[in-house]
Amino acid sequence: MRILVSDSISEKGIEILRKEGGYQVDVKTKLSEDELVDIIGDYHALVVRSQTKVTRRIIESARQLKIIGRAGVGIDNIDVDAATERGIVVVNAPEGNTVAATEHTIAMMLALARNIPQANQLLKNGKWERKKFLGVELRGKTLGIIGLGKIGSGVAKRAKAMEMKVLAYDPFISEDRAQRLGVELVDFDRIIKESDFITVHLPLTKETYHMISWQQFEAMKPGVRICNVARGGIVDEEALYEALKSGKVAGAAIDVFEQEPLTESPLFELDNVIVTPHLGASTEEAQVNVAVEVAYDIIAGLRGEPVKNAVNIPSIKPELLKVIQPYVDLVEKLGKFISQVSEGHIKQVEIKYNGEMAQYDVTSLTNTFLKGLLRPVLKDAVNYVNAPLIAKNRGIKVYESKSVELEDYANLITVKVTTDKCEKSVAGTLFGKNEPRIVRIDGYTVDAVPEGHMLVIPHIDKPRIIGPVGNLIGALDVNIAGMQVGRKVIGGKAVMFLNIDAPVPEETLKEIAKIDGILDVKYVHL
Ligand SMILES: NC(=O)c1ccc[n+]([C@@H]2O[C@H](COP(=O)([O-])OP(=O)(O)OC[C@H]3O[C@@H](n4cnc5c(N)ncnc54)[C@H](O)[C@@H]3O)[C@@H](O)[C@H]2O)c1
Ligand SMILES: O=C(O)[C@H](O)COP(=O)(O)O
Repeated sequence: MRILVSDSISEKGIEILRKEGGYQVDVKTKLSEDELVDIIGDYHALVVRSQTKVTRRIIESARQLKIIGRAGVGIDNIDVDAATERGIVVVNAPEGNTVAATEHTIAMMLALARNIPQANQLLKNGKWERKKFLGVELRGKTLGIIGLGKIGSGVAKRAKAMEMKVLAYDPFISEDRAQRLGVELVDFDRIIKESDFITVHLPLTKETYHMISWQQFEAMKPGVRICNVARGGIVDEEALYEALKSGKVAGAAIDVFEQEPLTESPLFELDNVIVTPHLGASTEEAQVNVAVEVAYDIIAGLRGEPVKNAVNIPSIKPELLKVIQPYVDLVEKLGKFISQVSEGHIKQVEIKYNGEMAQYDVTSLTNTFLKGLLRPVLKDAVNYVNAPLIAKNRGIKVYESKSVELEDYANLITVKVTTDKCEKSVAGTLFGKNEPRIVRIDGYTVDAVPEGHMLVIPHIDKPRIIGPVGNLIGALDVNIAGMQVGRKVIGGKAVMFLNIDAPVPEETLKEIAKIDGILDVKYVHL
């Protein structure tokens, strides 16, 4: 397996990929999109920071790519939708650089308040200038934080220590959490109107693009100072420039830009602007943290093991993994099984978890079930990353439900498929040493091993059914390894489940279907 690292990351991460993963790692930075398109087909994993733009074109040229690792937080440089469609896992390192970005924000705020970069530059140019650089104190000032996530919270804590009044706007954060941070949770307008300093700590999305623009600058307090250590594009650079020029905004500290790298900008010409070239995460510690974190997820992803920080599939914490891991094989088999016994176009699937496992997040199991369901038709084009998306695109409604109530077993997973022609349900559980068993087919109780070649034969419960079926299979010289019959009432409908040692040709299936009392015959291969 080959890994391409296309932005510079800490050697520690590369060492882990080479030594612990045993992979060939090529570090090739500053590649153009065309260059990446040319070489990406040779790689199984790609590691980037924010500089490489992982476009749809690159992703569509990546024949063997299984995982993209972002050694950092922001994934706005990766076309995650394109990756998901192709079944490529995207992972990031969401916490490794939080402190670095938090401290950089505080450093920028202090530097802005006290004109440190400007004074430094002048003195080094031989000018002892004191009058020009009259700063302001942070103590007693109102700081407005937009986005109270990991970095926003870190900034809040430090700002409180500097005796600032902290307001925050984040519709996804609870009042309780804000209170614990000593922060007043307010609406966006209040932040804009009342703050002396405004700092943004949000992802760049359609909603946050130009969230601070002409109208917001207009509504701000005169003399406000702005910090952006999150993402270029959240603050409208053109509107900011005008607000700075007009004096409405007293200063701005900017680490990130709409276009990067950027070496020329009208903003750079203003004395009241201080800038850094996207250095928020650039500490020794943060770079080691993110590279190591992403390296381990890349190894896990390439080995087909659950990853910790997936962006486009549910991440599985180790404690959850212990609970659900044994069921992964079972749900995939249930998916493949029910897909092969159902006829027609699938409209709806239901998956129900009964028992202890209902307490846990089982999304990854549901995705694995969907992968199993779609696999017989779509083969390798479907995996557990793109299965939910493919199901959605095909108009399949997916319902997941959980109940801690026991249904005969400590844990039971029941799947039901509704097509335009039929409705099928199958339930499975684990026996002994985590051995998958199908225990119900369309409501009939069985104890069937979902493995290899199988025949599922609904029939009328009456004599001279099992014998003729056995004869036809025997005539093929195919061994019957196991047989189960499930029935509800004597003489009513029943289902026969056979484990056989080899496939059964279509003609024999037709012969079996002709036996008096046989209602249907399905050959299933897992
Ligand atoms: N400059 C750098 O080098 C650097 C370093 C690290 C992170 N970052 C960037 O900082 C940003 C924040 O990172 P984080 O780790 O704190 O992320 P986070 O996910 O922990 O926090 C983001 C917060 O934004 C909130 N949010 C999302 N949309 C919102 C909206 N429309 N309005 C208000 N709040 C909204 C979320 O609820 C969340 O609490 C990201 O864009 C990340 O890429 C930059
Ligand atoms: O989102 C992030 O993690 C930061 O913006 C850091 O980006 P970088 O890895 O390119 O420094």
